[in-house]
Amino acid sequence: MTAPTVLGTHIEVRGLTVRYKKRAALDGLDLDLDAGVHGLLGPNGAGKTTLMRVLATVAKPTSGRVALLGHDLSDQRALRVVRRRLGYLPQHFGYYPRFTVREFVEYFAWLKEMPGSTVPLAVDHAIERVGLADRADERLKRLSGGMLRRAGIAQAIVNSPDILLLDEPTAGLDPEQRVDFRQLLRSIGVDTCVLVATHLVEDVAAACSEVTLANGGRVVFRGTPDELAGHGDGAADGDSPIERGYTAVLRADRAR
Ligand SMILES: Nc1ncnc2c1ncn2[C@@H]1O[C@H](COP(=O)(O)OP(=O)(O)OP(=O)(O)O)[C@@H](O)[C@H]1O
Repeated sequence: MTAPTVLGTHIEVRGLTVRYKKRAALDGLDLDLDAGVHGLLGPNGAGKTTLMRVLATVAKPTSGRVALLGHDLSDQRALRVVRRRLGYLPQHFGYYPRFTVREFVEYFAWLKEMPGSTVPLAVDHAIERVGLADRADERLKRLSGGMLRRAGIAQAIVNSPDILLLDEPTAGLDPEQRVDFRQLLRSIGVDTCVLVATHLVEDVAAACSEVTLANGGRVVFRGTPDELAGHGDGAADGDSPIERGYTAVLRADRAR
C-alpha cells in the first residue's frame, strides 16, 4: 500500500485554545510541524496531553484552527480521511486483557480501515518493529508494563501513519528498549511527522530533530535540541546541557 502524498504542512495549529471551565489548558497555541521526530516537552500541566488529544481528534478545541495533512479538523468529512492516516499512543490506554498482542494490533488496523489484504503483514511488521515478535500470541494481561507500552506503540504504527502522536511512549521501558525505541523513532521520522510528548529530555536529545517546549498552554521555545541546550550556558540548574537549557527557558518564561 502506498501512502498518499502529503500536501502542505503535516500539522498546522493556529491560536488553539482548550478550556476546562475557567482554566485554559491550551492558550492560543501556534505550531507547524513537518516530517521528522519532534519532541514535546513541558512541566506537569503545560498542556502536552491536551494538545496530543486535539491532534488525535479525540478532544475538540474551544477556539482556534487545526489542520492535519492539509485538512481542517472542523470539517467532519475530513476527519475520517485524517484518522486513517494517524497513529496515536495515548498516555493511558484501555485494552481487553484477553486479547493477544496480535489481536490487539489487528483490532486497531480494522479501526483504521486498512484494506483487509494488507492487515496480516502490517500487523506482523508492526509487532516485529517494537520487538514483540516472540510474544505475538501472548495475552495482554500476561505482559509487563513495558511490553504493554510496546504493544501500544505497535497499534499506533500499524497503518504506517503520516502523523504519529506518542504520549510518554518510553514510560516503563527498560534502558535497552529505550535505545531501540529511539532508533525506531529515527527510522519512522524520515518521512513521517512524529510528535513525542515526554519528560525524558535525554530521549529528546538523542532521538529528536526538533523540540517544542510548552508552558502554560503556549509554546515558549521551538528549535533543535542543541539550540535548547544553548539556552543553558551559564548558571542554570540541570545535569546535562539540554536539562540546563530546559530549566533556563522555563525560568525566563515564568519571570516574564
Ligand atoms: N479533563 C480535564 N478536566 C479539567 N482540567 C483538565 C482536564 N484535563 C487537563 N486539565 C487541566 O489542563 C491543564 C493541562 O493538562 P495536560 O494533561 O494537558 O498537561 P500535561 O502537560 O500533559 O501534564 P503532565 O506532564 O502532568 O502529563 C492542567 O492544568 C490540567 O489540570
